[in-house]
Amino acid sequence: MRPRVKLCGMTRVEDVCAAVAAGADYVGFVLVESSRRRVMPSALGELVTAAAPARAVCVIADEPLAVARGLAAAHPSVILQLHGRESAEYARALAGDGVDVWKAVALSDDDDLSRCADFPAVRLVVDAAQGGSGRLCDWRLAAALALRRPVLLAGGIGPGNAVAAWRATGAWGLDIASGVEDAPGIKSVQKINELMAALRSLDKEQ
Ligand SMILES: O=C(O)c1ccccc1NCC(=O)[C@H](O)[C@H](O)COP(=O)(O)O
Repeated sequence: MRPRVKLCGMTRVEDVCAAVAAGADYVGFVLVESSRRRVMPSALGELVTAAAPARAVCVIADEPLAVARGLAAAHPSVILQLHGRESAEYARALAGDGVDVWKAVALSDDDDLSRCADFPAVRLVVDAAQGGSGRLCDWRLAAALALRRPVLLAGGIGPGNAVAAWRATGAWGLDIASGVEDAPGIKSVQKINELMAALRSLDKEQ
């Protein structure tokens, strides 16, 4: 069975619709100020609505807890992906409100792996040091973490290496931004379809 797919960094309703039509399981919106894919909170409603039946994931980094809570209250169906240096307590507070929390982690060595293995989040997203950079993360460390809990693998994945990324790590899901873009925040329907076709080929395997 193919891994779950999150297509991230959407800024346009038409791209969200293309991702959902192609079979994406999750659609991501980046609210991080420094991101070239930044979506303003005021634009989220329309994008989140367009994402159904895929689940919307809002990516935030080092926001005050009140801001994260406000976002979750305004859009109760979304997953919050914490992409900064948020603490376990921060994540637990959101989970206590009933929010599904994902946490992005960058792994440089086995110590990083031990440190984040028990982080209180529904899923860990193993990414390169900088989100949305198109750079690969360490697949060996990602595979080791994937043996301990379900993870999404992110960083530099696209139609040409998605199947290899999954085979190398056994990741529960793949998280892709720049690999299916024409420009930051502008998705390519052709690349989305190529990616999903490559991953669907895994469904034929036993
Ligand atoms: O995508 C961004 O611009 C971004 C900026 C700052 C923090 C996180 C960001 N993206 C989060 C994601 O979940 C991306 O899908 C993930 O980093 C993979 O990106 P890419 O290497 O471009 O596939």
